[in-house]
Amino acid sequence: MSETLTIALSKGRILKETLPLLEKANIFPVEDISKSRKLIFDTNHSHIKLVILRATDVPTYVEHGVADFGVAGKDVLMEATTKNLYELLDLKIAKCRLMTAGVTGKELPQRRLKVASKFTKTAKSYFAEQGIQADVIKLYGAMELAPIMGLADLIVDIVDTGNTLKANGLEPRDHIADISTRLVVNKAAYKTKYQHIQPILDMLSGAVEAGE
Ligand SMILES: Nc1ncnc2c1ncn2[C@@H]1O[C@H](COP(=O)(O)OP(=O)(O)OP(=O)(O)O)[C@@H](O)[C@H]1O
Ligand SMILES: O=P(O)(O)OC[C@H]1O[C@H](OP(=O)(O)OP(=O)(O)O)[C@H](O)[C@@H]1O
Repeated sequence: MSETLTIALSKGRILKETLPLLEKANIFPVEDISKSRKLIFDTNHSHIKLVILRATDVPTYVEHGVADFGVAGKDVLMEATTKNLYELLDLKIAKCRLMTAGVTGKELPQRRLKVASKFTKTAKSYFAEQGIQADVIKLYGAMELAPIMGLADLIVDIVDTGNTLKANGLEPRDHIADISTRLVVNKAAYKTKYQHIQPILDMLSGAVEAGE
C-alpha cells in the first residue's frame, strides 16, 4: 500500500485518550509522542502518519486535505466553520457536556443577557434557538471568572464532574450538547482514497467497540 494517509490528532487531553485507542487499532507511533518536540510521527504502518495539532486547527488541516483524517472534540467541530468534512465515527472518548452555567443561586437579570464563552458560534445559535436575546463575549480560557467578575451573566463551557464550576461558586444550568471525540475525514479523500481509508475506519470502529 503506497498512498500515505495522515491522521491529525488534537493534543492535550484528547491525545492522551486517543493513543490507547489507536494502539487497540494496531496503530503505534514509532517514538514516544509525549517525550518528543516533533509534530509529525511515523507509525508501525509505513503509509500512516500522525500529526499533533492544537484541537481547533484539526478541522482546518482536514478541510484543506493536508490531513486525511482528524480527531477532534464535538465542541470544536460544532464551533468550526469548516466544510468538506464527514464525521465518520464517535470515538467515545473525552466525554463531557457543553452547558450554560451561572453564579450559584443567582437569578438572571430581566434584560438582554451577557454570555461569555470560548464557543461563541455555538453559544449564539443556542440562545437564538431558545429565543433568548444575548450578547456573546469571546474568551479564550478561564471562563468561570466571567460571571464572578461581572463580565457576563452566564458562561457556555465544558462540564464533566462539575468540580471546576463548584470550586468557583458556579452551578450548571442548561444542557446544550453531549460532547465526545469524533473521527472526521476530508470528503474528497474519502472518495479518492476510499480503499485505504476504509481499513483504518474498520480498525478504529473495532477498537471503539472493544472499549465499550
Ligand atoms: N473535563 C473534561 N472532561 C472530558 N473531556 C473534556 C474535558 N474538558 C475538555 N474536554 C474535551 O477535550 C477537548 C480538549 O481539552 P483540553 O483540556 O486538552 O484542551 P484545551 O486546554 O481546552 O485546548 P486548547 O489549549 O487548545 O484551548 C475539549 O475540546 C473537549 O472535547
Ligand atoms: O466539570 P469538570 O470535571 O471540572 O471539568 C470541566 C473543566 O475541564 C476543562 O478544563 P481543563 O481541565 O481541560 O482545563 P483548561 O480548559 O484550562 O485547559 C473545561 O474547560 C472545564 O473548565
